[in-house]
Amino acid sequence: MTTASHQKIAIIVAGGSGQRMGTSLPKQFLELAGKPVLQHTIMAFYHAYEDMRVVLVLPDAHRGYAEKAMRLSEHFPQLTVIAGGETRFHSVKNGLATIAGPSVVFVHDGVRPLVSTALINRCYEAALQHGSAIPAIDLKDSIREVHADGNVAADRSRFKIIQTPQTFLSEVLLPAFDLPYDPLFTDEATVVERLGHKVHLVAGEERNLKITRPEDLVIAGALLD
Ligand SMILES: Nc1ccn([C@@H]2O[C@H](COP(=O)(O)OP(=O)(O)OP(=O)(O)O)[C@@H](O)[C@H]2O)c(=O)n1
Ligand SMILES: C[C@](O)(CO)[C@H](O)COP(=O)(O)O
Repeated sequence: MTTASHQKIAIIVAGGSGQRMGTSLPKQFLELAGKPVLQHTIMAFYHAYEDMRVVLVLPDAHRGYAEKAMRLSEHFPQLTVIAGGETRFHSVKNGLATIAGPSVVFVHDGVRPLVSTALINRCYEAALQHGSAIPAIDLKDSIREVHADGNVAADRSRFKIIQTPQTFLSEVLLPAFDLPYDPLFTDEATVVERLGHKVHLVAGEERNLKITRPEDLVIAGALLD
């Protein structure tokens, strides 16, 4: 497999409505250290590689708002904006439809604004070598498996917490997204695995948190201070 000609494409998915955050404006547009969360995320990818192409997936209902409030064409003239879908899987699929030709594809949550250049570089290098790169971190709490009739302790060293950017050669990722949707598809690794591929884990980062609930925005703000 030749990878010299592969272009770099970041699909930043921001098509969700942020139910768990509970704000009327979806969390990706909330302010974090003076800028919308999503603006930090987009900038992280442009900073990582000069030749990065970014595809931004936005909720249809907030596309006009985002383009105006974030002055997208002024700040990011090269950005491609497309509409999101019903679930994260469908939003990713819409983003992937813009890809033509061999690429290294980074799929990243718009609400992980603290992703570092080092992590993006690590994912790129590992995806070139292994076909996929999935950032993972260790659990720091004890865990239990809950059954209908009770619960039992589980060995946490057997599990990892999974982050984004989940990074793949397009030859691996694109065919997987032709599979029919399954609610178990919570990330790209799950979809690719369903097609029979093994995915390669790389070291994620504790600070690459996903802004999900109100306290996550407070923590992200403190980490940026
Ligand atoms: N239909 C969807 C649903 C989610 N996402 C994106 O996937 C990322 C991770 O999802 P999550 O944190 O679950 O965001 P929401 O779906 O917006 O949040 P919630 O589940 O609380 O409603 C977010 O950047 C979100 O915008 C998306 O692009 N399209
Ligand atoms: C892709 C992801 O961020 C990896 O941890 C996560 O699976 C997204 O899950 P959510 O259900 O959309 O919050």
